[in-house]
Amino acid sequence: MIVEKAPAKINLTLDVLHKREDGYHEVEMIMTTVDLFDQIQITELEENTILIQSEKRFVPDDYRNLAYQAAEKVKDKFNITKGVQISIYKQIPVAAGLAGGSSDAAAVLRGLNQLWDLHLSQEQLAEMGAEIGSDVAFCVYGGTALATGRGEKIKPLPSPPNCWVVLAKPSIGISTRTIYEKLTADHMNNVNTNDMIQAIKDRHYPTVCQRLANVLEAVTMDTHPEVKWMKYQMLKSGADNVLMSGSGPTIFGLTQKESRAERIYNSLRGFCEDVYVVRMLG
Ligand SMILES: C[C@@](CO)(OP(=O)(O)O)[C@H](O)COP(=O)(O)OP(=O)(O)OC[C@H]1O[C@@H](n2ccc(N)nc2=O)[C@H](O)[C@@H]1O
Ligand SMILES: Nc1ncnc2c1ncn2[C@@H]1O[C@H](COP(=O)(O)OP(=O)(O)O)[C@@H](O)[C@H]1O
Repeated sequence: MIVEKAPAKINLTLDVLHKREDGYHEVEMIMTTVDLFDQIQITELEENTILIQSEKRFVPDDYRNLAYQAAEKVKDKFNITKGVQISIYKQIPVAAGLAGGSSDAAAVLRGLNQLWDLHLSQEQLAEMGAEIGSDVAFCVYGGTALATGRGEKIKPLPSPPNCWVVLAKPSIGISTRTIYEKLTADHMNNVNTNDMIQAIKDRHYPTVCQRLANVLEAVTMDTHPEVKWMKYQMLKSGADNVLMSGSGPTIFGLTQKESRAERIYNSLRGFCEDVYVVRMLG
């Protein structure tokens, strides 16, 4: 049996440059993984099938699961007639802007590479991942990276400065597609990505906080005022800055003090079920 960890990601920046002919949006975003994980267990089966097991509601147990799609891709590409059972122990909230499904798919790609001795490079795994979803390539690498194209072109970056990250997910569902559809030209090209890259390279925490920016945030907040309210609460309880991750609805706040992270956690816990204190993974 192979066991893989699938970490969540947050977007430190997310800019949209323009809408493309193929319907996707050209993006420029800095993502980093945090220590909130799903666990993936992969067991080989003699029968030519893919079984998905997850005890969590809202997680599909068939071809709609991104982990299933990852296994199918590997099997098809290498004509593998053995099967797999994939058990997903979910910690990452679903449809949250934290790339839980994409990270599960990336973990399956890494796991099957090992199980079936395929000797695929990270680049090859990322290329296969990009065919499953825009965020999967990043999840293959993890760490901190600049993602461009529709999100699948990855350039690794150094670790951001040490800090605590408090995540809070309002209990609403967001469709990534709908948020991208509501985006207008006014929202686009509004992020100083280069300054954030420099702040990360300099490990300069105040500038990292100052440069947190996501053009999808205003769109999601317009349709879901709960997200705006939660951001206000997190700022009020002492985070140095707060931003929505991806298309939302999860927001995250940064602080360098553990005691302050605990204070933020405690003050949000009363009205939000999904609150986590985590660290960036690098
Ligand atoms: C917004 C982001 C930011 O990291 O993440 P999440 O909020 O999903 O975590 C990503 O761009 C989401 O990536 P992912 O969720 O993998 O997207 P996909 O499955 O490829 O696409 C879902 C839908 O989003 C829209 N989409 C996605 C990526 C992109 N660059 N342009 C788009 O317009 C398309 O309408 C697409 O049909
Ligand atoms: N392994 C998986 N884990 C969670 N959701 C999944 C998975 N595979 C497919 N999905 C579907 O993808 C949707 C988005 O899930 P997720 O990846 O958690 O969110 P996001 O794209 O916002 O980061 C869910 O609504 C769910 O139906």
